[in-house]
Amino acid sequence: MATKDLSQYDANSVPSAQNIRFGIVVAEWNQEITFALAEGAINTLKKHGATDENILVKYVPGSFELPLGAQYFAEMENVDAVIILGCVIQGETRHFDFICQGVTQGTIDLNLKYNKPFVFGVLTTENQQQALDRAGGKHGNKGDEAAITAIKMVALKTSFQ
Ligand SMILES: Nc1c(NC[C@H](O)[C@H](O)[C@H](O)CO)[nH]c(=O)[nH]c1=O
Ligand SMILES: CC(=O)[C@@H](O)COP(=O)(O)O
Repeated sequence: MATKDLSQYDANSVPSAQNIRFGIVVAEWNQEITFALAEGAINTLKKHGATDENILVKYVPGSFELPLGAQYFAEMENVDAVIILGCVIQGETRHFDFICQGVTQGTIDLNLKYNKPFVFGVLTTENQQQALDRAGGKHGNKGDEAAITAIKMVALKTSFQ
């Protein structure tokens, strides 16, 4: 099945991010990948009007810690959305499965607990190449996708107010 280019989107469908405050929590594991995701997210947020002072970036050791790092943003910073960025690459054991399950469920729980967007920007790949392909490679950058998602979800919430 063809993989969508994660960086391709209709720019005209994206609201302004000018007045939106973002938290970005980044896993240090596989930082060659995760730092590229963060760069893509930050560049995309700025492309759509976000200001430097409204983009706060924090780091956690690994993807399993991403939900707690994101919760710290919700509890201690006045942010409109949190972008969660990580990269989990399959190893020899089932550890991959449990990390992916943990960060996935944790992210879902945060969205519903805090009634604001916590965007799942975590790559879960079979190997390093698949991750490189989705962190600025041939399949685009998942950080771009996560940034657009954050902007759109904040705008959606605002539309109900
Ligand atoms: N193998 C990967 C990890 N492992 C570390 C865990 O995320 C966690 O930090 C540890 O289990 C302690 O709680 N993390 C990734 O982000 N990516 C991996 O491929
Ligand atoms: C996905 C991971 O947790 C990574 O550390 C792979 O570890 P392992 O080879 O022990 O499964």
